[in-house]
Amino acid sequence: MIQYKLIYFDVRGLGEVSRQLFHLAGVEFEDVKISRNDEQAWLELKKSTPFGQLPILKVLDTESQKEIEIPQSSAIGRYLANQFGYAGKSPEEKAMVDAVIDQFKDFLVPQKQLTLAVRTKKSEEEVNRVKEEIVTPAKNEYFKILKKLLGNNSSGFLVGNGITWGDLQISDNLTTLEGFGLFTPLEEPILAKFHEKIMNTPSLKTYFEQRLASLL
Ligand SMILES: N[C@@H](CCC(=O)N[C@@H](CS)C(=O)NCC(=O)O)C(=O)O
Repeated sequence: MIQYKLIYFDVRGLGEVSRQLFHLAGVEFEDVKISRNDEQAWLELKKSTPFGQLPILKVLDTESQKEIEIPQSSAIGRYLANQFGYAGKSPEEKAMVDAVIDQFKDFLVPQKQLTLAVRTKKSEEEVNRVKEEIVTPAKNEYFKILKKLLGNNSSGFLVGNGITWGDLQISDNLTTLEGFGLFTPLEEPILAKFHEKIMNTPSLKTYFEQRLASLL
């Protein structure tokens, strides 16, 4: 038997897509959430993590007692998506799903500046400057790409005709952008329809409904 333990902070961030993959697949896992406010606990744990950061996924084979620890959110997401059948149905689909993830990671670079400005309680003026000058231009290009993918695919998913971890990642990011006031469903009907579709995925609906509002 395989036992999974996902360790991340008590936020959605880079751990959320892996959590969603477990719920989507109906596979049990231990969802360890390290408090963002408990710096001491994190610094202690940090020493024993493979690359010094979270998330990490521990995979234990209970028969052989062999355990592996996987660092890096995309490596974890890709591993779980492959294990559970949400990585794409062919090598070509898998490559396109990876391209979607890479595009998201590119966008994360400017988006992180906004997250940092908010977390470090910069002035409203500074937060708005980062939003307008850094994040919005990058977001416009990113949205163009997403709309092109959705426009070329009648299934309503970004790649192929079934849900993949690429859909989960982009939908989760739209939730984040909506929170920042950078995604307004009424102004982006194509992306809004996609977001709605993923949020209404039957095996994920309960998880989304029960997810703590604090899991920002
Ligand atoms: N490229 C890594 C980035 C991981 C990362 O930045 N983790 C942050 C949390 S989102 C972290 O562990 N911060 C605490 C630290 O670096 O001490 C990934 O995708 O997993």
